[in-house]
Amino acid sequence: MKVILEHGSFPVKNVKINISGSKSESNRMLILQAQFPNISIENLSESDDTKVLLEGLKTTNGTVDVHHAGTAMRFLTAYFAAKEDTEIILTGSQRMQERPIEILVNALKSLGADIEYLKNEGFPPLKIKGKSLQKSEVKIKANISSQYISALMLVAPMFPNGLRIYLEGKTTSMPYIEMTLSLLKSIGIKGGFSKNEILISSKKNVETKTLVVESDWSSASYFYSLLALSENAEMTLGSYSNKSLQGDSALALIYDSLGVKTVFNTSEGIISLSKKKTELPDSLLLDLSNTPDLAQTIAITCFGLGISCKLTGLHTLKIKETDRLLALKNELEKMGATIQVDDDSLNLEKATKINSNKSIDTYQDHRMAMAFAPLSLKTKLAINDAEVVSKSYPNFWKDLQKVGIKCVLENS
Ligand SMILES: O=C(O)C1=C[C@@H](OP(=O)(O)O)[C@@H](O)[C@H](O)C1
Ligand SMILES: C=C(OP(=O)(O)O)C(=O)O
Repeated sequence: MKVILEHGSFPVKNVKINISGSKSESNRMLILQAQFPNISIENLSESDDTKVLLEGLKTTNGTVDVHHAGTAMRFLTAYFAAKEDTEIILTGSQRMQERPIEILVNALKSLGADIEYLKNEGFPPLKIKGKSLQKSEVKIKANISSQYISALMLVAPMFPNGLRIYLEGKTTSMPYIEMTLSLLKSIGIKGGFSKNEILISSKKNVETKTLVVESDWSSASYFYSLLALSENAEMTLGSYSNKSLQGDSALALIYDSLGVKTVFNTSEGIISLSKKKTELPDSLLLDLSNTPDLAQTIAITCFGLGISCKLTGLHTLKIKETDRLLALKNELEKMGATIQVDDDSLNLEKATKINSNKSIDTYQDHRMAMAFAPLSLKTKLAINDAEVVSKSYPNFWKDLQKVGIKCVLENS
């Protein structure tokens, strides 16, 4: 499916968009709920990534296919490895079979896990024979993906003596590790994080509790981008808090310098966004190692605003849904940008033109589709394979129409 986008009647007045729960929080809570069934969850993410995890958790013997979901792959590897009486083949899409998992598998094997590679060494699919893991200390490289660390933390309560995790190298995507720790603590599991050491206690039962998922901040980024690229607009997004567990809530501060004002209404659990008159910086310089999922949105906003940017801390982008640095370079160049990328950074020059009537390829990456969509305020463009958005935000195109962007769907 292709979506052709035009400015349409944007901005619709008094529009409120309800974004479903954070997929990162949801997927952590589901792994915890599988261990402690008296936990209930509200505002669960509607994303494909959450649906596949939920389905996977119902399986004790057989094949689980997580498609493109990185967190589901990593969290379930640890979960099944530590769960007695399970025998699982854990697999995913072609791209998932190219996303490395050796660091996590080695850590689990050093704890006694029984995991075999079924195709290529270091990559899914995996054959996992679950058993009770008795050791209590593990070392893991922390500079490739924080998901490996969160995966170990989430199953640590199942270990008889808990787990002490030593992090090696510079830790990346840190807020996601902090989110995992906060959620464990919120259900009464003791844990701590100091320097390069994480300690999580063992736990058999927790008190009955309802966990409420805050809406997804990464999904909110596309509305921030729309606002930044608009002449004058406002909208409300729910449900958000000013005490978020999600690192991507840094959006509010980042987009403040790009002309978007955020007001938190804590009693109603909403944020009101509005375009403010502000002098834009000539150039934006940001280290995104704590918020890698915002890189595409920010680069494209800067392109649309005609300002240059240098984004660093992007070393994890190459092993996500696609090589995001290459995908961004290809598609931004199609739109008329001058951009250089290397393994860790992206350098975008001030745009002198924005090409019209281009079709953006999405590389099976939801964020490529959603990050380019706000450019429709500047020019007419089309997004190829637009259904990819369901990985994190199935209602994205509907919500975009609600705010007034004209979206014409074409079967391709
Ligand atoms: O733990 C999580 O929920 C996530 C961690 C991040 O991955 P990395 O740690 O691999 O950067 C992020 O990009 C991903 O979308 C979700
Ligand atoms: C990188 C992402 O997800 P995952 O790694 O969980 O597939 C994402 O949603 O941008």
